[in-house]
Amino acid sequence: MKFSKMHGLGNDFVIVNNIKEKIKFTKLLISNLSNRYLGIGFDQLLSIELPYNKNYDFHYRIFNSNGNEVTQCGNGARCLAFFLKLKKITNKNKIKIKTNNKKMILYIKDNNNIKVNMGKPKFYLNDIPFFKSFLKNNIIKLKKIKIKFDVLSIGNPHCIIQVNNLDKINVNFLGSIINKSIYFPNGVNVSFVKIIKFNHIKMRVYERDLGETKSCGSAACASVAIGIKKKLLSNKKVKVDLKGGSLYIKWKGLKNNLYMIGPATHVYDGFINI
Ligand SMILES: N[C@H](CCC[C@H](N)C(=O)O)C(=O)O
Repeated sequence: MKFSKMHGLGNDFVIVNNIKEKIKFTKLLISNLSNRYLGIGFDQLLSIELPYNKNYDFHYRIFNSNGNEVTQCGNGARCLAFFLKLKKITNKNKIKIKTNNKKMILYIKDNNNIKVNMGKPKFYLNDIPFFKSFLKNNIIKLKKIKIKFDVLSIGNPHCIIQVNNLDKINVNFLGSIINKSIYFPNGVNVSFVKIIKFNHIKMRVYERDLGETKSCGSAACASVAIGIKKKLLSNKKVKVDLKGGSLYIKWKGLKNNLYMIGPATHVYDGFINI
C-alpha cells in the first residue's frame, strides 16, 4: 500500500489515495498499521475515494487508530487538501468533499495554509448524540467534583469544559470517564478550554478512541462555537492554541458555516506490504 504521512499541528495521519489503491480497510488492518512500534503509527487513517455523487470532488473516509470509522476530522481535512494538490490529483484550489455525514469545502491558500468550511455546528442533542435524560443541567458528578460542560456536533461529537488551569487537568482520566459515560452512546471528544481573551483560547483535547492528542481540528471548532454561542468569544476570528500549535476559527453564529484556517505538513511518502 502506498501512503503519505502527514500531520496537522502534530495530529498525525496516514493518507491513502484509495481511488488507486482500492484497499478494503478492516479494523484489524488499521489497528496494525497504526501501531507505532510494529506499523507506521498514526492518530487517524484518511482514505480518499471517488465521490458518491457528482456534487462533490471526493469522498473522505476517516478511521481512528483503533479502526473505528468516524465522520469528521478537521486537521485531516487540511492535510487532505494539501495531499490532493501535492500529488496533482486535482488542480482545483476549491475542493468539495463529503464524509459519511458532513459536507466540507477545502480552500488551498498560497502560503501552505488551508481554509476549511466545516459546515454548521449542530446543537440538537439527538444530532450529537447525547442522552440528557439522566442528567440535570449538564453537570456530571465524579465522586466529589462537579463538571459543568456543553455539547455539540461538528460532524462528530464534542464535549466542552471550561477550566481555569489547563496544567492541572488530568485530561486522559477525565476524558476517558466522560467518553465512556452513558450520556454519550457513540463516545465523545472532550475539550478542556481556557479563555485567554475575547479572541483567544488555549485548550487540550481527549480524542475519542485515542486519548490526549497534540491537536484536534474539530475540537478547536467545537470549543470556539460554544464560546461564541455563550457570547464569551468574538464572532470575528478566534485564535486557538493547542499543544501542537495554533488554528484560527471564524463563525458568525447560528445558521452560519464555521471556518477553520491552519497549516498542513507533508512528512514523507511510504510503501508498506499489507
Ligand atoms: N477522534 C475524532 C476523529 C478525529 C478528529 C480530529 N483528529 C480532528 O482533527 O478533528 C472522533 O473520534 O470523532
